[in-house]
Amino acid sequence: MKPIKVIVAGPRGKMGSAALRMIQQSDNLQLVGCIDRKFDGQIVKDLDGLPDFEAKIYEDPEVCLNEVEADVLIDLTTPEFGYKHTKLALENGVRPVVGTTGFTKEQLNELTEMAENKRIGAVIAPNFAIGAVLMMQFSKWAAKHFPDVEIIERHHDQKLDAPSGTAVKTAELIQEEREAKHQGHPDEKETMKGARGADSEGLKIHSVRLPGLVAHQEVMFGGSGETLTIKHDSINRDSFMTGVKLSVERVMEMDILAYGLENLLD
Ligand SMILES: NC(=O)c1ccc[n+]([C@@H]2O[C@H](COP(=O)([O-])OP(=O)(O)OC[C@H]3O[C@@H](n4cnc5c(N)ncnc54)[C@H](O)[C@@H]3O)[C@@H](O)[C@H]2O)c1
Ligand SMILES: O=C(O)C1=N[C@H](C(=O)O)CCC1
Repeated sequence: MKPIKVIVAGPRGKMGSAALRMIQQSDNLQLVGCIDRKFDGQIVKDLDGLPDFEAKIYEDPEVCLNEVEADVLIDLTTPEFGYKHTKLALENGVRPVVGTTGFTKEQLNELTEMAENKRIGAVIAPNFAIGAVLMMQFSKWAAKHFPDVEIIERHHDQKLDAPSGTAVKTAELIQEEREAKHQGHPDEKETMKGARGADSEGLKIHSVRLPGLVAHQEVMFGGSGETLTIKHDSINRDSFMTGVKLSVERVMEMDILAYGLENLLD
């Protein structure tokens, strides 16, 4: 079997470097290039702390996609550049596997349409951890029985987007089961702005950012005389790599964009 040829955008980041280690440990994946905002023309193995790969680094994603023959682009960068890279990959016939969060609904719709028109596989997963996908699915199920729900997501303090992609996706899944519903007292007033969190069709989302955290979420449901809390913790970035690898393998057989890893799981 020929290995799947992969470009990684964001190779020096927390997730990108974990993805490089995952590729190094996989016998069916081959790193063929990297996109970084620095170190144009350098070789991955010559950069401090990165694994022993001969692949070249490109600052210009267009040059990378023109020069390098690749099957898949893994993007783990920032919302602004992640969107640009995903679009460019689709335009160049390279399947994007995107972990970068913070895309708008309009951007997601546009990318979904592009993949469909070009009949090319793509995966955009707000959370690649299997446990997080189960937490979201269990929450969707619970919302059928408990329409009163709030989300508390906690992440490290270097995160750019709030609420997290996982919290946004969880709210969307819950909204497939429940009608929009104002929660709390009808006359409730915030005496300090933001005290009740962000509002998604009445569902409140609270974002905590602190050093020491990785990625955590609690979905709290309240009913008559009882509460139910569904909780997931990623305690390190290896938690995401099973999902990244699975997506790279599965995207090779797909011809549409999947938003969420649950679409790839049995
Ligand atoms: N889907 C998931 O399971 C999951 C898990 C963790 C993080 N994330 C998301 O992945 C993204 C990266 O997270 P992180 O913790 O690794 O962040 P990070 O800040 O550690 O890494 C981001 C990297 O992107 C690079 N970068 C920035 N602009 C770039 C550009 N124009 N071209 C190429 N590279 C560029 C930076 O140099 C940096 O190395 C974030 O959007 C985060 O929310 C998703
Ligand atoms: O570290 C991050 O940033 C993470 N972002 C994702 C999100 O926004 O949901 C998933 C978990 C880690």
